[in-house]
Amino acid sequence: MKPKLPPRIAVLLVNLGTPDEPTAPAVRRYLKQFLSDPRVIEIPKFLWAIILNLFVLPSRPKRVAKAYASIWEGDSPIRKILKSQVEMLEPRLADTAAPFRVSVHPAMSYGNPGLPDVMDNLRSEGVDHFVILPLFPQYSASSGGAVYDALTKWTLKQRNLPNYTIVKDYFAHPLYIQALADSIRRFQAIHGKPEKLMFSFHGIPQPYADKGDPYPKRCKCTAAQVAHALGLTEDEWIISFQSRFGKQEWVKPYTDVVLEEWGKSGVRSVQVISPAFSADCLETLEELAIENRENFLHAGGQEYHYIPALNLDDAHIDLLEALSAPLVKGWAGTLDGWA
Ligand SMILES: C=CC1=C(C)c2cc3[nH]c(cc4nc(cc5[nH]c(cc1n2)c(C)c5CCC(=O)O)C(CCC(=O)O)=C4C)c(C)c3C=C
Ligand SMILES: [Fe+2]
Ligand SMILES: [Fe+2]
Repeated sequence: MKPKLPPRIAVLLVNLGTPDEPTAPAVRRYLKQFLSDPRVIEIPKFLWAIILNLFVLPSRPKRVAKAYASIWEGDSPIRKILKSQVEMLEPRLADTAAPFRVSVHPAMSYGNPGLPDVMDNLRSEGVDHFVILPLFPQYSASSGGAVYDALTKWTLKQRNLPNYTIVKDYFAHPLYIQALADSIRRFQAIHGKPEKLMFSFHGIPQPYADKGDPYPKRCKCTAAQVAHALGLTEDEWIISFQSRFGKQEWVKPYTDVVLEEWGKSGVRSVQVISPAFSADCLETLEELAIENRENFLHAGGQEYHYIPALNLDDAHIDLLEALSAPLVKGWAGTLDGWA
């Protein structure tokens, strides 16, 4: 009999998703999948299907495709960065569970590479142990919750289930706070200190928070810890929320409104960081770095800088390693090698 290969452990880095190309048909496909998820849109299914198909999908993709085209780098930045994060993390984990083989893979909740396809492929290659790390530092039902759902839906179709562990989030992990504080310090060593530092998080609708989504509290905790690490006083920083979609009220204060008020009231210089994004994407490269910059300068502001996401910073990969390595080792401890 041929000796068996040692068991494989796969780590999946999961981000939100993105279209395949910056064209209206590709954006329509992506938005249809994303915005049909009841975790993302909590309007009754039938009513939302009408709004989505009659009002959102006929017009929004064309406009959003243009925005994607303005930031596209041969691929969508969020997918490009995710793949590089995977490449940087894999060698760090390769030897953590010898003789078991450890590999790292990209996956996304919507679009490609989709989480169920990634799980299918790895299962067919013999992977029996998964560590799932959603790259949403602050859990929300609409982001991390959707990853739990995708996994659950996938498991419903399997007879021989694998082992898996999922990391809920890491909004106050010391290495995350330190990585953010260090990236701000590095940025300010080049560009100087602004009058105001803005922590602009992707928002969620206010009713989601009212029903118990812990996301806004987690964002406040992250921002307060980073501000404390930097020794900022209360009037030197603010937390705000961006990326509003639809007509309902979202969590406040709104990033664009604050920037406009600041511009009008004589605030001269602003730096904006967006800690909810583990990779730069449409919401940072276009909405923050271009749109909101114009809003602030137009309202009277003088200097506006966007501080990049943690992306491929070594300190970020250290954090991803610290989050995943103990879980990889944990699985290795439960295996009996070649059996
Ligand atoms: C009700 C709608 C939305 C909720 C709730 C929501 C939560 C949420 N989203 C992210 C992260 C990302 N969102 C991105 C884009 C994006 N988000 C929404 C809507 C909601 N998001 C839309 C419609 C879009 C697409 C662009 C548009 O049409 O305006 C992205 C960028 C993806 C990319 O391709 O670059 C990210 C990342 C989080 C973390 C979150 C909950 C906290
Ligand atoms: Fe979003
Ligand atoms: Fe946006």
